[in-house]
Amino acid sequence: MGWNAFFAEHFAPYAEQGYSVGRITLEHKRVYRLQSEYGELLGEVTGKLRYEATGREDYPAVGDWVVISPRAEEKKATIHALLPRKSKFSRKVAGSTVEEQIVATNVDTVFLVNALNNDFNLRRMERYLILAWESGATPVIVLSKADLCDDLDARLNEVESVAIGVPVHVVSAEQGEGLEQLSPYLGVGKTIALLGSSGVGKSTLINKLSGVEMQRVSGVREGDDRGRHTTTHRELFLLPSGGLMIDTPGMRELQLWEADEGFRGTFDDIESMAEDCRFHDCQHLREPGCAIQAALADGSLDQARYDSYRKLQRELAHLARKEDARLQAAEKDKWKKISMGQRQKKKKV
Ligand SMILES: Nc1nc2c(ncn2[C@@H]2O[C@H](COP(=O)(O)OP(=O)(O)OP(=O)(O)O)[C@@H](O)[C@H]2O)c(=O)[nH]1
Ligand SMILES: [Zn+2]
Repeated sequence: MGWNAFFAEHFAPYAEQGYSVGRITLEHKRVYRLQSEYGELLGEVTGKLRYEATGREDYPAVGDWVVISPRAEEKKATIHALLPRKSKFSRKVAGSTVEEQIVATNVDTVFLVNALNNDFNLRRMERYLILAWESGATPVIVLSKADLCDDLDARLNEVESVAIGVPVHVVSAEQGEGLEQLSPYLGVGKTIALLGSSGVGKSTLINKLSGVEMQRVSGVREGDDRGRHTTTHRELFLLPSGGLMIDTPGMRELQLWEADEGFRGTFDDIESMAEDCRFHDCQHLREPGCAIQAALADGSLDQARYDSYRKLQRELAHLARKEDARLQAAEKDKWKKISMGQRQKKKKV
């Protein structure tokens, strides 16, 4: 299931106390399905964990290793704690609420899936890249539906200009082409997450990689009475290769979550260009000696990419301001809880 020395080290003190461990494979309204040495169990977090949680981050997510006490006969478990995460892929919840949504954790490689038909969108790819770099997992771009594309070279050039240094693989899941390029990422104990908008072919790809109908592909989904045919939950499952795959629901609205490093990683070309501006605090507007303006003028920096850089930068700054306000409120709340708890204790005495 992807267990390794990192998790073993952090689990050791719990093992001494007789706890077991499991990995979250599915999350549904704060009930978790997990795999353990006792097989598949349904887990719920302890009241203590809930009480001490200050935000989404403190609750389990798909991919997490959790410390449990199993009740094997009932197929249930109590979740006491989370082991530290090696990587964490987050986005902002949809809508206007400023809240983190953890898409997947402990992921080694993220496949950023983009279809080579009308869905192809470089700006969206930049968003995915920011989140991927920020997560701590390694991004890999998978261009799907190659059979629907008649200008592959042009597309590849465009991708390479926004995804500098990121491996790019072209596949057609439906025709079973190019899939062997993905096997190096799917080795025993490796965790892969798939990200991409609805309809880019993620389920088709998963079916091909798993050799069986693991995830229902659009159009043949059972028990969906709303007539919508999309992946609706996140789930981790084992591939025949020994790799672990996390599928994610379609992400039409992919809102960024905090991403300093992810942003720098994605726009490394622009950030290092800006270091050549004459003024350290250059706004790249009308300052003399501005390297960005010069690069835009001579075409070495694409205007659309620069616009996207500015837009995403503003979006992240806006998010950071809102998140600061939320954290301050949460901190206040926590102290209120603590001082109330102390007052109650005093009363009891
Ligand atoms: N032409 C072509 N069509 C494909 C290919 N892969 C998938 N499709 C089709 O694209 C549609 C969407 O595929 P899915 O695999 O359900 O897409 P998805 O990304 O899982 O979508 P969600 O579940 O909504 O996130 C289906 O009709 C597939 O048959 C491909 O390589 N070539
Ligand atoms: Zn400048």
